[in-house]
Amino acid sequence: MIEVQGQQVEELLREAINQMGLKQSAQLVSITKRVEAQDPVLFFASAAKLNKERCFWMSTKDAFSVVGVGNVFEINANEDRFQYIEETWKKLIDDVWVYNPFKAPGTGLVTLGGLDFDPKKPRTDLWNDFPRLQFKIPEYILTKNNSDFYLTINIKVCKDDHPIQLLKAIETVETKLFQTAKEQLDLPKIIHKKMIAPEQWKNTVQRAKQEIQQKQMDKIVLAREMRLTFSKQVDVSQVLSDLIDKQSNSYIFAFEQSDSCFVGATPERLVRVENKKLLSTCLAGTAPRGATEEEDQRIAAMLFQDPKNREEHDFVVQMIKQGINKYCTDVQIPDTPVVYPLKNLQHLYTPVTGVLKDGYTIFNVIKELHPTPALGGVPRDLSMTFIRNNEQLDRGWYGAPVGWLDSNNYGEFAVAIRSALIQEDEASLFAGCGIVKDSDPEEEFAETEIKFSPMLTVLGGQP
Ligand SMILES: C=C(O[C@H]1C=CC=C(C(=O)O)[C@@H]1O)C(=O)O
Repeated sequence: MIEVQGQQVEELLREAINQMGLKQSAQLVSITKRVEAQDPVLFFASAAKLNKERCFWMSTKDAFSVVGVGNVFEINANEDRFQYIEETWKKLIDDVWVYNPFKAPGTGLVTLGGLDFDPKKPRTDLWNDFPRLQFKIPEYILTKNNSDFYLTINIKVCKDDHPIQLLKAIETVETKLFQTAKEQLDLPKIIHKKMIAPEQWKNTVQRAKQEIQQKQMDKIVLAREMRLTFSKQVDVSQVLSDLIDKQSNSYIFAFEQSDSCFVGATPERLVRVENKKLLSTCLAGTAPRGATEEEDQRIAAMLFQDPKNREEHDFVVQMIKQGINKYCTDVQIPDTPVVYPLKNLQHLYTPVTGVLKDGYTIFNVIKELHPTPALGGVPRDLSMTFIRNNEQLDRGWYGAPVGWLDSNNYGEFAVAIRSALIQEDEASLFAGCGIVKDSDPEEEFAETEIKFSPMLTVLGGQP
C-alpha cells in the first residue's frame, strides 16, 4: 500500500513547482492519497462549514461514491456543449501535474457536473444558479471504492508558492473535512405546496395524445413540478442520508450552486465507461409496488405483460441500441426486459453492454443518447418541440445527464430524475411519464404522483 504522508505531499508540491520552470501561469496539481474510512455524507456535511460548493455522487449498488468540495476549475458552455466539454477536458488532462499511483475509479483528476435537458428552451429564474452546462474539478475529492478510501487534492500552484505554506493550508481544510460526528437536525415541515392544476396538466397530456395521432408520433414524455415551501432551511446532507437509506438500486447525487442544490435518487443509468467497457440501461414502463409480496408479484407480472408499458419500454431499447451501435462493438442487449424493483415503484429494465470503438469517448455516447425516449420521446425532434412549446415547466437539469468522469477513463452518467432543486427553505420536485397513443391522462397523473414520492418523503411529505 502506498501511503502519502504530509511530508511527502510537501515534496510532491515542491517537485511540481520545480517542474514549472519559468512558467508564469498557475499550474494545476493533483495529488491522491489513501485515507481512513470516512462516511461520504459526513464529509459532505463537514464541508458546509468551509463555505465551498459541494457535489455528491453515490452508486448504492456498487459501494462507490465521489464527494467533491470547492472548485479549482470549471467548464461552462452554452453552444456546442459536448464538443466544448470534450476539448476542454482533454486539454486539462494534458496540462495537469498528477500524482495518483492508485488509478482507482473516481480518483485523481475527476470532473463532476451536468447540463440542461433542452438547451433551446428559454430559461426561467428557477435555474438561475445553474449554467446550461457545468463541470467542476473540485479542490478536495473523497472517493470510496468498496472498502478503499482516497482523498484527492487539486490545487493551483504558482512558481513563487512555498510548499510548506501550501501544505499548511491543505491540512487546515482536511482537519475540518474529516469530522467524526454530525448533528442530527429535525426535518423541516412543509408549509405550502404549489403545482400546476391537475386538470391543466391532464389537458396537456390530451394534447400530446392528439399530436401523437396527427403527426404519427410514438411517444412524448411530459413532466410537472411541485413547489414546496418549508418551515426552515432544508439540510441537504440529511436529505442525502435519507435517500441512501431509502432508495436502493439508485444513484444518489447532489450538485450545489450558490444557494441552490440539485439533489436526487435516480435509478436510470445513462452510460458507464470502464476503460473501453460500456454499460447503458433502458428504463421505461412503470407500476407501483404492492403492499404485500403477493400483490407486488401480481403487479410485476402485469407490468411485464402490459402492451402499453412494453411498447413504451421498447422505444427506449430500439433507440439506445441504434445509438450504441454507432460507437461500440460487441453490443449485447437481452430480448426481453426484467422488472426492476425500487422502493416506491417498479420499472421495466433492459441492460446494454458494448465495447467502445477506438477514438470515441463517453461524451460521444452521451450526446448520441440524450434525451432517450424515457425523457424525450419518439421521434426525438418532434417530441422535443412539443415539450418545449407545451410543457409549463423549466426542466433545467432535470431529465438530463449528470455524473462524473476521471482521467483514467472511468466515468458514469445517470439521467437526473426523481430529483428536486432545493433552494434554502423551498424546493421544486420534478416527475414525468411517457405518453403514448393509449395513455389515460388520469393514470399518467397518478404515475407522476408516485414518482414524486422518493424526494417528497425525504423532504417530510406524504407520498
Ligand atoms: C420521467 C421520469 O421517468 C422515466 C423513467 C422511467 C420510467 C418512465 C415511465 O415509465 O414513464 C419515465 O420514462 C421521471 O421519473 O420523472
